[in-house]
Amino acid sequence: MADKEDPKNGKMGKGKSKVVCGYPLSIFFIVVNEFCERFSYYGMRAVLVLYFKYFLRWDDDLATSIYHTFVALCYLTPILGAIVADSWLGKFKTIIYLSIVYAVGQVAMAVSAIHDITDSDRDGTPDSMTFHIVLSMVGLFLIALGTGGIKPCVAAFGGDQFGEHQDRQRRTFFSVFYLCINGGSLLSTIITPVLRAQECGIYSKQKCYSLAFGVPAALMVVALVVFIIGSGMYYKAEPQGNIMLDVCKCIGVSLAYTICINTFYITAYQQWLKKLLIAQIKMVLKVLFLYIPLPMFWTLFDQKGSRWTLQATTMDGNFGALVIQPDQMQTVNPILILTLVPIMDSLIYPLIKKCGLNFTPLKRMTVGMLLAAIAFVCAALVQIQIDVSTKQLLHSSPYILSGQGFIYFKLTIKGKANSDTEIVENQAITFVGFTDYFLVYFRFVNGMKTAVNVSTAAADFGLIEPFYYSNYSQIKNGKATFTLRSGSQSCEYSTNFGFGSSYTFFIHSTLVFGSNCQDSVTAVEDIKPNSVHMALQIPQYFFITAGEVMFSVTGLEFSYSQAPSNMKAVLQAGWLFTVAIGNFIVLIVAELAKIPKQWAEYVLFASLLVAVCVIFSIMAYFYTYIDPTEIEAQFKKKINEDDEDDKSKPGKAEVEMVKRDSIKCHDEYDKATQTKM
Ligand SMILES: CC(C)C[C@H](NC(=O)[C@@H](N)Cc1ccccc1)C(=O)O
Repeated sequence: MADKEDPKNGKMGKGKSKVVCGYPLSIFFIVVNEFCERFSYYGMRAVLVLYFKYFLRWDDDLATSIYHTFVALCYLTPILGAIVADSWLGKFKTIIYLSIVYAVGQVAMAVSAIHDITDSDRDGTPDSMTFHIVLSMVGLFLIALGTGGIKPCVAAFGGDQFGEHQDRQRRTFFSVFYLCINGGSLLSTIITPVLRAQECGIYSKQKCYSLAFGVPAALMVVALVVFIIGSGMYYKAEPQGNIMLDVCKCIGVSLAYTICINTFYITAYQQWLKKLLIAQIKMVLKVLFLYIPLPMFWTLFDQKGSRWTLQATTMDGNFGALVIQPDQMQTVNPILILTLVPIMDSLIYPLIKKCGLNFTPLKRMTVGMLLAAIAFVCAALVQIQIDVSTKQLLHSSPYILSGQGFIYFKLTIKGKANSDTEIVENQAITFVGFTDYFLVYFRFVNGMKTAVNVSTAAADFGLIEPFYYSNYSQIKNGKATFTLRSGSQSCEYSTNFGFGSSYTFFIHSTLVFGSNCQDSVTAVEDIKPNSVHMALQIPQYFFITAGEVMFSVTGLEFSYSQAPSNMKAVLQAGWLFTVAIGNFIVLIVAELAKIPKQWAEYVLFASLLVAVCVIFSIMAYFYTYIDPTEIEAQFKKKINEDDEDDKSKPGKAEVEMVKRDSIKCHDEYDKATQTKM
């Protein structure tokens, strides 16, 4: 496809877009669209599990399964979007239509989270949960269809805006595109949890999930509007037909041959297919073959959201002025992306080039895999640190308490208190999965002959009978002041709760109300506070993100540049399919390999990726980079020459006629096969 750039002033790019600093202006609308769309997607995803758990009242297992199924679906639907774009609607129309589907899905999610809709008795809880569940599932399905469907099209459509000789600009575009993904996701993962924490409602005030879903819905509408505004400037490649469908057509025509077409036309059609189609199929298959080992990278990469977040729940998130939630650690990834992509593009890669090294895309991807493996080794080292500190805790843990002369007490400790814990009958604290990192557990044992009431400024924990103990209660970590009261007399006891800690407070029989009761209460650590700091996770985040920059940003561009013109979106979908497979591997390995030691599981994943990386580097060594546009042009030229040389073969016009006839023939073939059925 010829570039429409004006050779004199260079003001026009491909399509009708103006050129600014060597870049078509049209890509501005595409990157803004991507920013808003990723804000919408990641913003909604950030609060989804909590919506399942606290609004729809699902248990952890159901919430987690539906969440992962949704994410996997989002990376499977790109295939659908790509086929529609490449073979039928074209990328532009596919993006518009599927964005509408996407926005409708987001709105459905926002509406499904309005509790007042079905709260006829106005008690603050929805009366018909079925309505909310059905609407949210429909919403999620539409979102998966929309976000996945447009994903391969937007990236490929952006790439289409560049001319044949704008390789450098196109590479920069893919980097900027990636920056926008991460800028949008970073902002939304910070903002939507804040929106969710607000209280809203008409009849009763509840956590505002409708706002947390409503803002991403609005951003999706903005994404669509921005994309439409740029409409007049885009270069819109016509859908050229999808190779897969063409191959099927080819078989169909061969079968229909006996019914409706003469030998001359079939021979010409086969000539056309043999040369152009088979060359294109070869290009695609070569790249797809190379993709086989890639899911392993995503298997490690996507554990940031699961294993690494769980690891963070056993760590200390106190950063002085800032207290970080375990799931907030994930924002380190987009923050590092925003820093590392410009550094790599403007410093590291040019420096490597200056040293005379040819750092090809496949070499970059190999290094990216190795960096991800290093990240998992770091995660294993951090895990060993955590395990050592937990071991110390188990040895020093007060399983049997005496000493006060009046009570014997036994505790069974099974997990960290900063996790979503279950207090079972034998007073064990059992780990279930984290919900609120800021909450810690405590209870009081009353050694006095009178009943004692325990309260704080915010809550009353009730009356504890003489020589009895209270149930565990939750309180925010940090400093807490308890008021102990007996009749009209009271005193205050202050203490500090570290992250993940749990305490039993023994009220001495010698306590005198009205005086300082600080010395008359003994605090015993049931569970020690987390002692390994969350900052220790930063190296693993650094390596996985550096790996992502080398692997994912490069892979995105590689998938575009190595695809034949009629398979750009399909190869993008193939690339995203590796993400879906990677996610399935996480689910399978988590189920099958029940490795008791978490650090050993991290080492296993790192070793697997190194092994896969060796295989990939061998495959990459034998891969020859191609320029599909040049091959296609040369090939078409050759066909024309052959046709002119050999008068027995059909000319250009005849080939066109063959194509038309083959379509007619398809209809005949369809009719024939339908009547048979
Ligand atoms: C997995 C996708 C192919 C790539 C891309 N994702 C990212 O760029 C992530 N770094 C974004 C992110 C943001 C917040 C928390 C974790 C990850 C995408 O979404 O297109």
